[in-house]
Amino acid sequence: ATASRRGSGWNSHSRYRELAVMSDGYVWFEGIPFPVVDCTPEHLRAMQDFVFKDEDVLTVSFPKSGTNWLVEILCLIYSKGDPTWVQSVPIWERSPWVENTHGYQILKDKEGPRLITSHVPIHLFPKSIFKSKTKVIYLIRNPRDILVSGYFFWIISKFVKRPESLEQYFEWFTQGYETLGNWAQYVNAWMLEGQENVLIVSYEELKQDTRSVVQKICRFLGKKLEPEELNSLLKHSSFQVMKENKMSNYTLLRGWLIEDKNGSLMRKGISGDWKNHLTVAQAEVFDRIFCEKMAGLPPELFPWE
Ligand SMILES: Nc1ncnc2c1ncn2[C@@H]1O[C@H](COP(=O)(O)O)[C@@H](OP(=O)(O)O)[C@H]1O
Ligand SMILES: CCc1ccc(OS(=O)(=O)O)cc1
Repeated sequence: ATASRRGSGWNSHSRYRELAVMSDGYVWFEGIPFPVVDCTPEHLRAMQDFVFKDEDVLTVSFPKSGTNWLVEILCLIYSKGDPTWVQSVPIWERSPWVENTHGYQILKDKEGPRLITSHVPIHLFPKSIFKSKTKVIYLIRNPRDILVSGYFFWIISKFVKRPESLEQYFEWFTQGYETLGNWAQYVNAWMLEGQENVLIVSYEELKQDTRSVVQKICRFLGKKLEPEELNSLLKHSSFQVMKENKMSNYTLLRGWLIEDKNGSLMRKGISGDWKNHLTVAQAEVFDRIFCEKMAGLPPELFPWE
């Protein structure tokens, strides 16, 4: 783990720590708070010149939407269900984040089709995406579950402003003072703008019928998997198997970006956990705010509503 992180450019994180302290827990860029993960305002500016290629596949999501699950699925589609790659290379090197300096370096030098991940809002995205035929998979999730997932992840993380309680985090989230800003604005902008070469996938439909959604993704990407390859993909991207895979579960980050010695990305992996954590009053406030903010989009886009 250490060799993989340090040997390839992850050893200068004191600058990020410094930025975190200076900026109250976030890297601020154009008014948007980014997590302090190998990310600087200078890099976010330089990243604007990143050139997307037609054969690239981009995963875009608001943090805690199930991004790493979708990335694991894409890696296994590209390896035709063979788990060797997902078991030997950290997930952030298989599908690097373009907004991270280390990820950017890997991507810049990579030949052939690239898997790319991003949480960057559309208005700050490298403009080359709009000229390329890059296939974009846009992942959405019930924002109530994003809120709960985020709370439990940020309290064990060292790279964002840490909430003191779920009540406090609820206030931040519903007011839009959250990592990557306002969920509704973020989702609205990506959904209204990015039309061509875009497939919208929800965490909820993935949970409900993973096989069918994977088949839909394969059709979108022009990939074909044999039945045994698909079965292997479903096994190796399952919650239980990903939870044990140290190349995917973020345990490589323990002691560095993750505080808790038992901390992991893989918490519960279910839909609707918000019902176990939000009060009735909080749920009502949430409903009011989000109905208002999502009014411009057809409700059938959101399978959880
Ligand atoms: N294979 C899988 N199946 C279901 N959920 C998964 C999963 N892999 C990751 N997740 C869930 O995706 C969320 C993390 O999202 P992201 O990758 O965008 O950071 C976590 O949600 P929970 O905290 O609700 O369990 C995590 O458990
Ligand atoms: C090290 C890879 C990494 C970790 C966390 C990130 O942010 S978020 O949790 O998805 O918001 C990004 C990259």
